[in-house]
Amino acid sequence: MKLATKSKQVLSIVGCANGVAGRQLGCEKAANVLQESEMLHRCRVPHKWRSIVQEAPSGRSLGALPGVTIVQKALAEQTAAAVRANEELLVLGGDHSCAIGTWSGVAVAMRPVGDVGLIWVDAHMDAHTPESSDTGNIHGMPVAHLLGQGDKRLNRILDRLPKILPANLCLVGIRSYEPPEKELLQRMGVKVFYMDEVNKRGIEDVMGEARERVCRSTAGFGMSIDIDGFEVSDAPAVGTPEDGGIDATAFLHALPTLDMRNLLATEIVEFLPRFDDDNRTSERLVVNLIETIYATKSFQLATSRNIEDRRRLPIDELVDERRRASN
Ligand SMILES: NC(=[NH2+])NCCC[C@H](N)C(=O)O
Repeated sequence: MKLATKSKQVLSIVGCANGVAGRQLGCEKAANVLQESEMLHRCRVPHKWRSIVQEAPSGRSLGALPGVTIVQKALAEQTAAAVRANEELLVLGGDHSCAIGTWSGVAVAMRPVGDVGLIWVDAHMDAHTPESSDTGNIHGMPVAHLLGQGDKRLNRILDRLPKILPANLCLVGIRSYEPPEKELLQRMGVKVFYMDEVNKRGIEDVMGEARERVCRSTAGFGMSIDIDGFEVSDAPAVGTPEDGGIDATAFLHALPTLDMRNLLATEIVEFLPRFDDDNRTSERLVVNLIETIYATKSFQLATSRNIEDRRRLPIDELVDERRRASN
């Protein structure tokens, strides 16, 4: 039966070995650590590595900008090619500046079909421009650049248009930001689910609303998951930890309640392997996220195809046959 083969798509992983845009170096090691990870090898979701994009360091803080531009363009070309080839795409960072490349590529490849929605799970807003940032660290700036703000080298990758429209973006888990970031997002009308709202409503309810919002007028949605969005004890291996995060177990339980059938790509970032504990808690979380997201998606696709197949009438088969014959 065709539904069995179709739902067994192999996950195509693009690594981004970037770290100079972070506060601490080390995220550039994550892609290689994950490629060698026994836990990932044993993961139930069939996967292959498409490529690992290498860093081009040009300096630290804002000095990293020329290098980040080169690396993010290379990453965007990879993600655009994967989307055009209809691959099931997962990007493993890297510091969060890789979101600029990931979603520029996805958005440009999707232009003929429609806009892309994005759920941004994070402790931080990452909505600085080079002018507003105190640290100059570009991992604190991807949201602003995807919205078309900030430096032209970073917001005109592959084309000159903004990559994500404000109405198609939701931030979840936020608890650390500077005033200019909040002002920018408010001015542009981006929906932010702060951590206190997550605590009040529960992550399942919030993710459900976020999923609904980013799919209202888009051709599909993506998720950019910064593991510092989670409780520090669930993801200790990060460079900018913030207390009071999302309970990772509750998040993993919420995922299967979301309609994932139009998930276009996922990105998991800011894993800094040298800070992981002896149990490899953070590495385990990354693998659990991958497994849960893609097992959910393929299950949902298989069951809805099954239902559609059962609804099909003999007349539909006839129409299909005629169409094939006339081509
Ligand atoms: N992707 C991250 N971990 N971002 C943290 C950003 C922290 C701070 N707001 C800054 O701009 O420097």
